[in-house]
Amino acid sequence: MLDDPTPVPHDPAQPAAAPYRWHEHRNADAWTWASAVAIAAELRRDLARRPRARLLLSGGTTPAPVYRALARAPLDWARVDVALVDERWLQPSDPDSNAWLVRSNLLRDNAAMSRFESLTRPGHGMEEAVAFANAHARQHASAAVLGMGEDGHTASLFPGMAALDRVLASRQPYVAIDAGGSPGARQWSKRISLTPAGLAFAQSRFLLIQGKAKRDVFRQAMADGDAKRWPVLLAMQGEVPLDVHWCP
Ligand SMILES: O=C1O[C@H](COP(=O)(O)O)[C@@H](O)[C@H](O)[C@H]1O
Repeated sequence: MLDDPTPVPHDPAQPAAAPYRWHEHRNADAWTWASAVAIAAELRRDLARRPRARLLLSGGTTPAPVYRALARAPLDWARVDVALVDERWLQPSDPDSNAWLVRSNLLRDNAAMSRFESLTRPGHGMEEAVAFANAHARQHASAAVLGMGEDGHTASLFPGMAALDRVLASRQPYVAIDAGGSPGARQWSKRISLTPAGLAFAQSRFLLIQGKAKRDVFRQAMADGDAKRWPVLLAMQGEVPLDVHWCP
């Protein structure tokens, strides 16, 4: 349930002043509930002092159980705006879209009352979709929930991507992405992604990862320090610490 014990930060590889906090959970259930509790706490905090809260969510294969747990949190969801960190160039009705994942797993139970902004909509081209997203994105967000691929990508920022320099320097919160040639993007090379400038609007950041391979990738990224090789490091730019929730 949502009052599951708070995880104990623990990672022997973590230096004392690291820009991240490592939360290690014994199994997927503990990981699920602890992550959901932590995200709900950020929303609750904002709902107590602002008219609305804003939640930025990733897609992929990892976060679904956390979203289902979060959907049961007793919050005033009618005052929560839910938006995406990134999207494949797919319509929200496509089961491979990140919008589909969020709709099926978060927009249910108590969270069915929240307001969802998809990044793609029928009849709207890429430029229009990005402009629409940017018109809404320059505002405080309570939390950004990020994932990481085994290639070190986060959001839709892939290592070795052709225009990565331009994306990293962009002042726009969202940009169109062409990740052709990046194996981690799989068949969805056309995408829309939050940029580091967009991520800066989030007052808290969560990275949800599972498995030894992703833990090793994260450690390798930290040891190497090159954000172009390991875009997950971009989640640690700025003042806001990154809360990494991991389980085997
Ligand atoms: O393609 C994407 O991948 C990442 C990581 O996904 P996972 O399947 O390894 O959990 C995800 O965070 C991102 O939103 C998605 O578009």
